[in-house]
Amino acid sequence: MTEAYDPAREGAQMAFDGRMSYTDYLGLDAILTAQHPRSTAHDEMLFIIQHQTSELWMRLALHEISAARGHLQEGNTRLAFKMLSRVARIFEQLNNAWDVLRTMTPSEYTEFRDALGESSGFQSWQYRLIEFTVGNRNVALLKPHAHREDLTQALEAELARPSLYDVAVRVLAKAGFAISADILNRDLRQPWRADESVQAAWREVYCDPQKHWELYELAEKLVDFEDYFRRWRFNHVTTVERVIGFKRGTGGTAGVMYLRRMLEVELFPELWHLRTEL
Ligand code: HEM
Ligand SMILES: N[C@@H](CC(=O)c1ccccc1NC=O)C(=O)O
Repeated sequence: MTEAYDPAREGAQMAFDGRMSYTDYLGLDAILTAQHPRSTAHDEMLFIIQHQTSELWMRLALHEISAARGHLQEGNTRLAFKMLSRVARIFEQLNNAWDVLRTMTPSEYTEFRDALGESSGFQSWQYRLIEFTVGNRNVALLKPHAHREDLTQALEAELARPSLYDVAVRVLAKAGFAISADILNRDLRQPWRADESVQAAWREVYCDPQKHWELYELAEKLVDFEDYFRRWRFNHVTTVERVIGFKRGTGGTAGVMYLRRMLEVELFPELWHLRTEL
């Protein structure tokens, strides 16, 4: 009989008293003890982990989007592009994750839905922060966070900064395109309104990509991101219809009808509208 292979013989570290281990570095004790099902339903663990992993990916997305915006503001366009490409891949990851959740049937979800109370993804502050950071701003959506001063402050602080799209449009202005002063001095807390001067600028970029290559690349990175984001919204609403049909949401909205309305949101409207004119 051959003896079991021992990696220690070729130097694998096996003693971790006083040394930082994998579990220590990754803070796994906190993460792996944070699943607290409120029912005895088998699928509640799937539901919890699906959301927790989504929130972790959103944490990274926020880290990348805010850094990309900072680099764009400082003229480090290449670094910003690299980060925006990563954000699109993160959303691809989030999109693929729906395949796991889709294995849960309506009857399996019904077993624990009541245990969720009035909690809902509608109250995901990281999701709202992503929306605010890229440019989809709506002060009405601060309200579910009023009971948490720290979260309200984080969301309010974001509304005071120019969004990723505001910054992209300022880059256009810096490059010499005539952007209306109303846009450049807009109230940052308000939703973005499609603007003719912005569309004309992007149109010019798309009419001669060679001449405006960096701006063209920036525009396509933004469109790419929105493309993945739209797919996330679509996967979500389809999964919701599959699992709860047209029931009202635990968050109090009409459910599928609310989510269908959100499918119409355009993050970077001029970048989509200009295509009809090319
Ligand atoms: C069976 C699975 C799911 C169902 C039945 C479901 C249902 C719903 C419903 C009905 C809403 C509308 C708000 C409400 O009234 O509750 C909503 C919103 C939301 N859900 Fe889910 N959801 C599911 C999975 C997920 C997952 C995996 C995520 C990932 C984090 C998520 C994130 C969100 C977010 C961010 C919103 C707010 C969307 C917005 O305001 O545009 N949901 N969900
Ligand atoms: N809004 C869902 C509940 C739900 O999906 C949910 C509940 C708690 C934490 C996250 C959730 N996910 C997305 O909304 C429903 O109405 O069934």
